[in-house]
Amino acid sequence: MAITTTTVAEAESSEPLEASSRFAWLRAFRRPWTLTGVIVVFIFCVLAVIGPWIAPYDPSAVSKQTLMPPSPEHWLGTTQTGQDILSQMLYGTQVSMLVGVGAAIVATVLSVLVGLAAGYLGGLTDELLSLLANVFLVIPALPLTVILASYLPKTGSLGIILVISITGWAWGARVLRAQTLSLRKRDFVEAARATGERTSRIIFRDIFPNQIAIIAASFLGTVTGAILTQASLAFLGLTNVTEWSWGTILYWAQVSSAMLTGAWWWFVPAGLAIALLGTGLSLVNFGIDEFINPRLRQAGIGTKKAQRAQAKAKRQAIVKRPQRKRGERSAPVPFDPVTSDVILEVRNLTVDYIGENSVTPAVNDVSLTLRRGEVLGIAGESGSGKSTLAYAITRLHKPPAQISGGEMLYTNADGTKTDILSMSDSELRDFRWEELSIVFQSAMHALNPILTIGAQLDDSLRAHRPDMTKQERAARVIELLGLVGIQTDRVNAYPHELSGGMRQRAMIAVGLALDPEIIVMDEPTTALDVVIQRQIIEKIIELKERLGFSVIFITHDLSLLIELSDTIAVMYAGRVVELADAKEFYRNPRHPYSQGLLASFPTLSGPKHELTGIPGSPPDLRRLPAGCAFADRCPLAFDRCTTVVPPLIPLAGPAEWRQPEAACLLYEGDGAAASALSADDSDFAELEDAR
Ligand SMILES: Nc1ncnc2c1ncn2[C@@H]1O[C@H](COP(=O)(O)OP(=O)(O)OP(=O)(O)O)[C@@H](O)[C@H]1O
Repeated sequence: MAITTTTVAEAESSEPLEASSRFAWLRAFRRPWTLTGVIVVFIFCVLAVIGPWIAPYDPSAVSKQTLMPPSPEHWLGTTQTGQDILSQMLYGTQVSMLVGVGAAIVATVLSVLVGLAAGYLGGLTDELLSLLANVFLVIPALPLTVILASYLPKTGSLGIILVISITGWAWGARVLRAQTLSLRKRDFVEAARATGERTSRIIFRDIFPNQIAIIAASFLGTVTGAILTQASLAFLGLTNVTEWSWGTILYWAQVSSAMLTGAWWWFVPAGLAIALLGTGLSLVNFGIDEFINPRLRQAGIGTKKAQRAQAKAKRQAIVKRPQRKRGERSAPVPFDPVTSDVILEVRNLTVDYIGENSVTPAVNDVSLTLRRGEVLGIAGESGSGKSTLAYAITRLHKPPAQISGGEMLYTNADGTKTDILSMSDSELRDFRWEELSIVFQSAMHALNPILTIGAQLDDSLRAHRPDMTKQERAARVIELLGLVGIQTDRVNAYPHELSGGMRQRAMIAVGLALDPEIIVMDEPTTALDVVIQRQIIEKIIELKERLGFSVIFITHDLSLLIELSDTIAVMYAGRVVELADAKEFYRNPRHPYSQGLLASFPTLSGPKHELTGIPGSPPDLRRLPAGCAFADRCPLAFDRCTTVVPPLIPLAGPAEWRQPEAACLLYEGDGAAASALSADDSDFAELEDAR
């Protein structure tokens, strides 16, 4: 059962953001390079409109001041016949921009119509439209343009717009068709179809907006391309050379041998204008892309910079991680909460999502220990930071997530410790899968659809165990499939040929391939039905006991977690609020939030109790309240809870189990608080039976 109150919280707290999001697009212009691009393009647009009015001379008027370099009278000099080059440039800006924008509009409209219709409608429509696009693609564009331009009567800009758009739409159409093909299979499109939406509405409301970045990029690229093509055609004399454009200026400069006579002022301004406008358009393009694709923001900048700085600072102090030799693995020892040594220690880990205007502390000062052979279950409502924590531990977090502080100490085979944050990319590559592997939630997405299960297992062995022979690898693949309970004759099956449960087993086999010490499992069974879920959990427990690895297991399903885990860490609003032995946690949850969570789930068996849930919803992490984040939902909160952030307080518990800890001010001092909703001992006995 999933507890998803975050959406409610988000809905409740989203008003101020909604208001500001209307103007969110303005943020794209805050970046200096985008702003520079916009200013450059804007100046050219203004010049294109007012150029003819502000031109000091008639661009075609001849004078006696021939071939003059720039002077106060003629700012950009004169031509061989004494025409003013500045005036020609101003008139030319209008024509060049008109051709560029006009051709881009026609080509973009054509490519959107053809690409979206072919991709979405499929069948005969797709075949015919794709054939048309392919015909235009195989014809070399430049000769076609030259031929069309020379056969068209010199109709001026309109003819050139037509020529450029006819030769330039096909590539965009192909890209958009490919995108549409992939989008039409997505769930939101299927859902729109299922609700009976009209095809045109699906295309323009669901598919088109998702391609705006590509369309905008293609439009701006076509503007630049069209201006260049027009300049080339004009330069070759294939346009109306009496119509002033940047291209015709270059044409007249060339036929008058301006280069040979050293009259640089004749051709340099037109060349510069083309280059400058092209740069400006590319910068705007980049800005649009960044805005529409939030993932691009800070990609490779924020996080990587922070990680490198952090890694550099720490590497000086920490010895390089000794490699574990193949097969060098201590025999599995059953987990003991008192005697098992620590394999991973997370200290004061903080992970923030860095937004344009906000920082979301998704993991806030979290400290945890994982011991050899232990299953550490992480529980908490949706949005409490579980996945962020898992991804940070594996260092697979992506921008805008940034590890802002803390340490993650891994105990090497020789007993030394290495901070995972201090590992270089290559060290990290060895570390992941060798020592710590990950089983993702969606096996269908994590497995490569075009490789067989056997090939995928073989790939990870080949990458990490170059000394293994082909036969050894094949034997290991079969062994791994056997371990996770997949029949060995399925070794050549593709992921789509396996059931959901089999795929998840295959993912576990990939995770086990290199015999790691730790496996992080992020909701590995969420998408499966309860019967398969149980089989997988049993398999994980069996393998853990046989092979001795430790597990960090994340799930919404608290009943499952209690059953599987040795230790439970409960997260709320990015912090660990309770850490306890699973049995102790079930018997006597200390934190009021844990009590509420347990009361939201049915007991494993025995008498039914009313599922009460937790009133209210988690706070918006961007605007955490002062004091305990749970205070406004807590039935036991008192004044101090709204001002003091409670630390994890060690509590008394059974000596043979891990000492429980709870981040609640009720346990300050003598820890006299009562646990109002704790389960009774009969439930506990049933849990024991179930385990
Ligand atoms: N890319 C992102 N940008 C900004 N904030 C994010 C991003 N991804 C997650 N968050 C925020 O970080 C917080 C923790 O998210 P996380 O996915 O780690 O929670 P979770 O407990 O794993 O939730 P779930 O169980 O639903 O997966 C949430 O408030 C979420 O809104």
